[in-house]
Amino acid sequence: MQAIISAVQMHLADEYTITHEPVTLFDLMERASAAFVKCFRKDFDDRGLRLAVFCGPGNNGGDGLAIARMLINSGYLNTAVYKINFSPNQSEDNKTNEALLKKMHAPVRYIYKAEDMQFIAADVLIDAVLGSGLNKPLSGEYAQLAQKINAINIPVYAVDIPTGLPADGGVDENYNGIRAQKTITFQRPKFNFFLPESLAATQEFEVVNIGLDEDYIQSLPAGHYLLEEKDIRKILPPRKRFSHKGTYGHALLICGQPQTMGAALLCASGCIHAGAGLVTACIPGSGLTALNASLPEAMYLPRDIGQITSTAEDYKVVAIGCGLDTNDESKVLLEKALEMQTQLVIDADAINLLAKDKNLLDKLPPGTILTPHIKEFDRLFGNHTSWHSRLQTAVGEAFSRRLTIVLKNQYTFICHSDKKIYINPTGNPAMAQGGMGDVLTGIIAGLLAQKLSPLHAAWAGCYLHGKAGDRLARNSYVVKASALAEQVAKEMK
Ligand SMILES: NC(=O)C1=CN([C@@H]2O[C@H](COP(=O)(O)OP(=O)(O)OC[C@H]3O[C@@H](n4cnc5c(N)ncnc54)[C@H](OP(=O)(O)O)[C@@H]3O)[C@@H](O)[C@H]2O)[C@@H](O)CC1
Ligand SMILES: [K+]
Repeated sequence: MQAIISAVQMHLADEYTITHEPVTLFDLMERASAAFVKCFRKDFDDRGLRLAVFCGPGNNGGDGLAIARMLINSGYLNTAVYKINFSPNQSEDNKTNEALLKKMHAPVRYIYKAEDMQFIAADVLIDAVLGSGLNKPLSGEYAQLAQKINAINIPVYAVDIPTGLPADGGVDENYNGIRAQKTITFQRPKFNFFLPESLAATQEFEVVNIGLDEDYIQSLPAGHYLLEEKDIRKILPPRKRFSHKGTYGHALLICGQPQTMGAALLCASGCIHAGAGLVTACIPGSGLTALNASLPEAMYLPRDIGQITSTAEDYKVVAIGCGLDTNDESKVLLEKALEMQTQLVIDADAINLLAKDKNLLDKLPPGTILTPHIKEFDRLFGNHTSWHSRLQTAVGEAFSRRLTIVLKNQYTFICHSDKKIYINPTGNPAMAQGGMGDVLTGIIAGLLAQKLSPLHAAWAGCYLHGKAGDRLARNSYVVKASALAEQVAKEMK
């Protein structure tokens, strides 16, 4: 898994690389710029395009100057360079790159005041004004410049980070920086890119490797990690010879109401396809025919509290909440689940019940997994005005209550009692449809039944769920939750 390091740590990584490799900052800037150009050319291969490269005073601007040189050298002859000279500061490598451009007789126009900026006749703009060196919010000339650039209304490609977006620590709700269509970022995605608010700053991002010392980066203490396929492969339980259904655990799913039986069936399907040895659905009797018809592998347990508790020791895991409602009967079911002394996954209406009665929240056994979406999370832990503050709450609650909180989003954040946030990279907007969360709960329960730890079950559950969705979205505008559940078993192979 990749450590998502802060801007300060990224700076340490470039210093470390320079000290331990025969490479200078200028060389690193060359590598970064060449990597940017290679990526840019994949999207824009028409050499006749008119490009405007805006370069600031620091090393981000230095990259911009080198990028302009490389673009001109590779045939983009309509490249205009705008050098932002709002202050006399200029980094050493910025100076070197400016001199190299001038040596080629490339025209460089200077902007001393935002109001000096004339009409820009360009098809694409490259933003190399400010990068990871941003040390305060944009104001004055820089804020005005950003506004003027945004008003041009042509695609903007940002170098490393859009000007005005901090790399970490949250995104201001009144973001006033440059709005990029795409950001080509160096070595690591920046943590703020994973927050929904960053959409104001960049529609998408792509990471390019610039050869910083990976061992050093991975050794840095990071609070955020990005999951990778190899992490998941390592933890999936092998299907061993001589194993049988008892080997892979028994999951009990307390889900559904007569009018929301689909949620229970989807949860059961996720659980079966994630490999649980046995799955019992505790649903209203009116759902039995549908259960037998759609998932003959699943067993049925009536909604009889006596029967549920008498069989408690049979279950490796209990998942509760999908389509459950928050009525009194559901509350009793949740209370019973909390008393069962087994591994729990709490979703949907079971989370809403915890929000209504905080005494129940205090009774969650350590190791419980909660799988809220944003609204359920805020109902439970209070309203938040930003994702940054929501995540801070999630990390604090996960730590103090010894929980794993799977906060669902385009990039799902898995906040664990180790105080770390694990980011799931898989998944896509074609999956934005009812029932997806129910399937995820079932998958996680299925993995817990197979003895994965809560953290590993959350990692693998989220990753496989998103990966199955990504695969299906290749050929489909929208991905159905029931199809996704079936695909999960294939992704695990
Ligand atoms: N990681 C790597 O290995 C590599 C990184 N590389 C590149 O380096 C970039 C980082 O470069 P960097 O550190 O020079 O900072 P950068 O973003 O150019 O800004 C510094 C200037 O901005 C100014 N300034 C800041 N905030 C401001 C504000 N709000 N309003 C106004 N001014 C403000 C600040 O002025 P000061 O406040 O210090 O007076 C200073 O002049 C990085 O994003 C990547 O592109 C690659 O070249 C090579 C490998
Ligand atoms: K930039």
